[in-house]
Amino acid sequence: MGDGAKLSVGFLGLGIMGEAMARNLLKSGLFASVTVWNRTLSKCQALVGEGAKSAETPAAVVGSCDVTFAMLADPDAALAAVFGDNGVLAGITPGKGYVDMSTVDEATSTRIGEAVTAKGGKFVEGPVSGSKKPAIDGQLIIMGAGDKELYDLVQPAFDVMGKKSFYLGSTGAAARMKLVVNMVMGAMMGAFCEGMALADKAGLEQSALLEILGLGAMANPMFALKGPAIMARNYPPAFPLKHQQKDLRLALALGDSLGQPLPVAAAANEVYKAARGAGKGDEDFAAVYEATVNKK
Ligand SMILES: NC(=O)C1=CN([C@@H]2O[C@H](COP(=O)(O)OP(=O)(O)OC[C@H]3O[C@@H](n4cnc5c(N)ncnc54)[C@H](OP(=O)(O)O)[C@@H]3O)[C@@H](O)[C@H]2O)C=CC1
Ligand SMILES: O=CCCC(=O)O
Repeated sequence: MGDGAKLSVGFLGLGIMGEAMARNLLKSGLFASVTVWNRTLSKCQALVGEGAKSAETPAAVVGSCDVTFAMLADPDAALAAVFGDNGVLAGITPGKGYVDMSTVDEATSTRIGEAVTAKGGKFVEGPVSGSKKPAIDGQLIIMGAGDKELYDLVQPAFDVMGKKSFYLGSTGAAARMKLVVNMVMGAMMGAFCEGMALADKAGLEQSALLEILGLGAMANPMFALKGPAIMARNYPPAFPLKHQQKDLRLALALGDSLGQPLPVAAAANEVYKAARGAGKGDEDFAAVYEATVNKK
């Protein structure tokens, strides 16, 4: 690995993000091969049709690749892919790289990193900012931490998947940074939805609120992107609400462990929990609006 020959790369997890990211690796032509795996194996078919290989287990992917990337739902999924039967660990041999780009907490990432390195492998965590469209466009923002040699080795892959990557230090730093970023995002979206609900109740046009917000210091792409979906009350998933609530839960646990008060995020988390409880978990996180609307 790293001797100038093209790397063979693997990808575990072909959800909203993973499929687009793996497709960009494949389309780049930079890699000797791209081998994919997904728990629901049928989801590999589209990429296989475009030239990827597929394998039946994470171990088989890792066994046949120099470096394997993963983009999995949550800590349970990330741990299952590594420690489960025929998981990543069963395929790791000295020198192989594993790059987990899922949004998880530091404890999960550390446990995975220690297990991979105990078998002679190298580990990087690489959670991302940016949603479905930036994933398709190769415009993600990648937060990396862990083995610096592996981070440098996979820079071309990060350049294909993202517009900028940051090396933040030892394993755990990127997991923590990603949770802070998504805590801010979740709270912002909660406040925005309350504003949209209040505007409506107060007899104001939500489109006018959007325009006014967009012209001032609070202008941001998220309000501009999600505002129309909220007005239409239609939330096709780009970032599923269940993942945003997971990220708030993990950020609050980080705050707890450090004694950092997070009252705004805690309140936002309750609204996402209510939306999740109302069956909105698989819709886009903008569906948190539905939990802010007073139905009376
Ligand atoms: N969507 C977004 O905008 C963004 C998401 N993220 C993060 O990226 C990760 C993936 O997100 P996204 O693609 O949206 O999620 P999806 O829900 O679309 O995909 C989740 C993936 O995880 C797999 N999975 C779930 N549970 C398990 C398990 N127990 N064992 C093995 N595989 C499992 C799913 O497999 P199967 O198909 O079989 O269900 C699927 O491949 C999450 O951590 C999310 O927080 C980060 C930035 C943006
Ligand atoms: O974790 C998801 C982040 C979504 C985004 O950055 O738009």
